Amino acid sequence: MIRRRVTVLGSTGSVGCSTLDLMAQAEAGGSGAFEVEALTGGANIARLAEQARRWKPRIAVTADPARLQELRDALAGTGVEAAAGQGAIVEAASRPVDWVMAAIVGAAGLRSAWAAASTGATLALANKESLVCCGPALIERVRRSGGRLIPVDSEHSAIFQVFPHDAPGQVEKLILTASGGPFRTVAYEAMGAITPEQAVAHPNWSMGAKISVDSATMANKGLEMIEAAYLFDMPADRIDVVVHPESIIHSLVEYVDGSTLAQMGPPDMKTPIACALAWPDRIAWAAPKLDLAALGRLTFEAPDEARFPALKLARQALQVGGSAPIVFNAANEVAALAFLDRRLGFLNIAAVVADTLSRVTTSGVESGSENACDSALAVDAEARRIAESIVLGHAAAA
Ligand SMILES: NC(=O)C1=CN([C@@H]2O[C@H](COP(=O)(O)OP(=O)(O)OC[C@H]3O[C@@H](n4cnc5c(N)ncnc54)[C@H](OP(=O)(O)O)[C@@H]3O)[C@@H](O)[C@H]2O)C=CC1
Ligand SMILES: CC(=O)[C@@H](O)[C@H](O)COP(=O)(O)O
Ligand SMILES: [Mn+2]
Repeated sequence: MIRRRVTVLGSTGSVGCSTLDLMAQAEAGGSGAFEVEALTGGANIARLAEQARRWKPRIAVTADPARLQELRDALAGTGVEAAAGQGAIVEAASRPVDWVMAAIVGAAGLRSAWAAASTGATLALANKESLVCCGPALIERVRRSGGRLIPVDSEHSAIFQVFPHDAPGQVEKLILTASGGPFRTVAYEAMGAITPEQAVAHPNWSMGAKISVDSATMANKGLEMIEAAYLFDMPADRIDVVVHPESIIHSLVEYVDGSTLAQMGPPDMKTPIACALAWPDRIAWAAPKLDLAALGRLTFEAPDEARFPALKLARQALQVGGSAPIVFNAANEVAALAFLDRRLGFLNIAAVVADTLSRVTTSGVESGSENACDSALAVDAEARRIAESIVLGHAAAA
């Protein structure tokens, strides 16, 4: 049985809900026992209050200061403290616990992940954007605090599980699998008319809206390439992407002797979350299991970088280095949200990213320093400002 005192940042989202659901299943099955220090959410006050009533955290925090009274009312009589605002989220993330799930979406999750990274807790990191913005410094901060960073993104969890951590020199290559998203087989000519509803309908995974759009453009795989480079200290030219539409093999590590090790499983985020929660142990829950005979075959193909240019842009940003990945991420966030708001066409998402990368002067980043988070957020703000102006230009031209 594993026992953990935990905080869940972004508890009301897809990964946050899966985390709490997994914890409930583990408790019911007798394989885990959890106390919750803090839960944080954004706009979904009803869900945050329901979670707080169930888990009795010391504190529940909404990102929106204007919703504090609503949260207080919803928590009346529960004994759970209510708080609001980004500062309160960072304070919650700084509290000493065994394990923190960082599952806020976007660069908005960086400050709290950064705060949790200095507590000595195990940092279960779903929020890939914080790694893309601040990877080396964040990893170093966790190491110096005596904590451990465990990736939750399914591909990186897969690599983490088959990576030779004591002998990284044995690795030739990392191979990230990509589902190809909902438009894998759609002709370029038809892609301009893609709607947000079509884009968020991922073929294999049930996820939040932003990451679903990223999967549809394959910017998600670009972010994951950068994430893998930082997590496993691997250069861009030793990270391949292969399209695997079934999402059964979650990624692979190719060794120097020709062996390739893969991690497999049905596409359910509770499995990588369980891995991060119990590592180096394993925790039992009602996990769906693979039935290879029923599956029959697994298929693979090369990614089409002409229809999905975000992949190439991310690789270039990684190769340029310095602040380029932060600019890639910021522009992509702005463009994906503008697409979801129907202010930008699907094909213009990558165009905005390319244009922003060409207009923002990239610089070195203060990796390993106390200022790395502030510096990254300054680059992020500047890139967002430029990306927003490019989005406006597209809207005016439409
Ligand atoms: N979903 C998945 O299967 C996977 C997700 N990831 C990564 O995990 C992270 C979370 O993804 P996902 O769960 O899908 O996202 P969701 O959109 O479902 O959830 C995001 C969470 O962040 C909260 N939130 C949103 N904006 C802010 C803000 N400005 N400040 C503080 N909190 C905020 C939301 O609150 P509220 O909803 O209350 O507004 C919610 O709790 C992302 O980085 C994603 O890339 C990685 C692999 C798989
Ligand atoms: C579940 C998860 O980790 C997502 O990042 C998922 O991988 C998205 O799938 P694709 O980006 O491969 O379509
Ligand atoms: Mn992933």
